[in-house]
Amino acid sequence: MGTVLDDIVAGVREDLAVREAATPLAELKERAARVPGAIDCVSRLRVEDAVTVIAEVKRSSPSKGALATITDPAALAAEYEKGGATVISVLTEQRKFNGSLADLDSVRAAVDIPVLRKDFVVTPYQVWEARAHGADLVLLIVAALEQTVLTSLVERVHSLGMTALVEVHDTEEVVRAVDAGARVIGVNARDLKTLEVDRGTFARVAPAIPADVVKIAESGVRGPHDVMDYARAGADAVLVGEALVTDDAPRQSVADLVAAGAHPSLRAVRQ
Ligand SMILES: O=C(O)c1ccccc1NCC(=O)[C@H](O)[C@H](O)COP(=O)(O)O
Repeated sequence: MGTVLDDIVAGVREDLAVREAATPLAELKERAARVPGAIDCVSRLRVEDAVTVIAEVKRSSPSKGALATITDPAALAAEYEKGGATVISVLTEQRKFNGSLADLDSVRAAVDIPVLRKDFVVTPYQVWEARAHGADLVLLIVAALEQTVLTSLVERVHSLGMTALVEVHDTEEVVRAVDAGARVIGVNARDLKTLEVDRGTFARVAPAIPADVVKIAESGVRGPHDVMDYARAGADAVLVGEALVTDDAPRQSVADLVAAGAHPSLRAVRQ
């Protein structure tokens, strides 16, 4: 039996085959040429004296099932932006996360800040799709990709002006991410085989990430105290989904996370 990740990727490949049959790559490339250029994300994610916040539009997840209905992803993203989010992450995977490229389109049209296509990207076609739908960043999960494929996808993302957020779970995967040319690495606290969240993962793995690479702590942020813990462990940014989509006041919650990330007590540890 395969892992949860294998299962998700198998479903993604089936859905992808349907889209590829409907929209030839040449047409996607024409669309990509018509959308505004991607926003540079590296300089926005790593700022002096603060941890930045990536706020996620996430309806469901394999670990928790349905989280939030989110009938208007654009409105939610606009609230996140007003709260001070640096990037909006949009889950576009359909089967397990109930997301779509239409969600990406709505969010792209609603905000001025960078947008991340959060999916299980395994082919160049999906990278072109991300660009054609206005994404500035694309998630690439090391555990889902052979090294040559990972390297070529990172190159493809960067060649289209976007930024690859390369996700790792351990120090071996950090080596693979760096070898593949990652400029931004996310350490996911959620084990994609067991779905267990271990907030200590970032502190164990981050020291292996080179100083010039942006470090993102992904998953498991429940509130401001977790942002401060990740900041003390060296995170440049945090990626937050569940805690925001299940909150009645997402704008204020993002603002609280942003304030925690800029707390004066963190200055000494971040120098
Ligand atoms: O969220 C899941 O259950 C999940 C399961 C399998 C693969 C990926 C999964 N989540 C994707 C993410 O990385 C999170 O949505 C993101 O880091 C935010 O996490 P959280 O704040 O804990 O919702």
